[in-house]
Amino acid sequence: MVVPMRASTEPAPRAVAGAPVVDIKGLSLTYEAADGPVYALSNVDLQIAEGEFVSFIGPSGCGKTTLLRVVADLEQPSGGHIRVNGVSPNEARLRRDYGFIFQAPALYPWRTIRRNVELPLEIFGISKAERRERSARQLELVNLKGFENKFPWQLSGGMQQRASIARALSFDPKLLLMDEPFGALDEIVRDHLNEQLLRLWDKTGKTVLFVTHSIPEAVFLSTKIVVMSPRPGRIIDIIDASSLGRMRDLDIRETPEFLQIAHRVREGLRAGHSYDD
Ligand SMILES: Nc1ncnc2c1ncn2[C@@H]1O[C@H](COP(=O)(O)OP(=O)(O)OP(=O)(O)O)[C@@H](O)[C@H]1O
Repeated sequence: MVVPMRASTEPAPRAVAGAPVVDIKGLSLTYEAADGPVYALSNVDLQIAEGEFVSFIGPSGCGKTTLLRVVADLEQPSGGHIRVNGVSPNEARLRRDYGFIFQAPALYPWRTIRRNVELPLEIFGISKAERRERSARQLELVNLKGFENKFPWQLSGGMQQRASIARALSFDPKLLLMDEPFGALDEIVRDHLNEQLLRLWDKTGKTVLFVTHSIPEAVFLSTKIVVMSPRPGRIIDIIDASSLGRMRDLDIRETPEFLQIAHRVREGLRAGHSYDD
């Protein structure tokens, strides 16, 4: 799926230096469902600085996807404030400030990998030469050079997800919003993609917001881990994992420091759970 964006080629104004890329204060969101209101988010405060890798973890239905969708201007909050790169989510969307990556790669089977990656650029009338140049660059970044002319069904699930990351990068957005992108993949593929994603993040300096159910994945990837409570989603703990360094290999998961952070995430999840129901 491609998030609608404006065709403007004007450079986006820079956010104020030092200001958070995502600034959320007192945010709440209630869905009006047919059988009554669903309180999805309550009083969420969060600041994310440029270049951070932030994971969101919490029980099913706690509002992780909802929070990402608010940042992406796909849901409107019921209360509170949110700024993305110093502007409203709507303005950020129109400026193409972010790319969204979903759990399913959602590639069009009748288009080659290159033409899938180029689709958002095509929609906005970017010239063929520029499309080629950008898609080649992004596909190289996700290690899919040489697969440009394949169709999605000729690629493994992990490769398809890498293609969808390349597509989200096609406009070179500042922010990557990733909603359980590797949730459907087996553990070995997932480990590999986690390493690749970390390298990509390091190389590009993007700010990443990443939803996951996996504690090891959250700790391995993140500079910051946001632990959320069951519905209505609130932030229980924000854990700084930057002490693990920027570039990590999978062996780090055996270290006492890693295990200590994972333990704190687990404790937060446990504390947030109500065992009364
Ligand atoms: N459009 C909607 N209308 C009504 N309720 C909704 C809507 N979208 C989500 N919800 C409800 O809001 C709550 C939060 O949903 P959300 O998808 O954000 O949770 P989540 O933490 O991402 O869950 P999961 O980990 O299972 O993906 C859930 O109870 C969900 O059923």
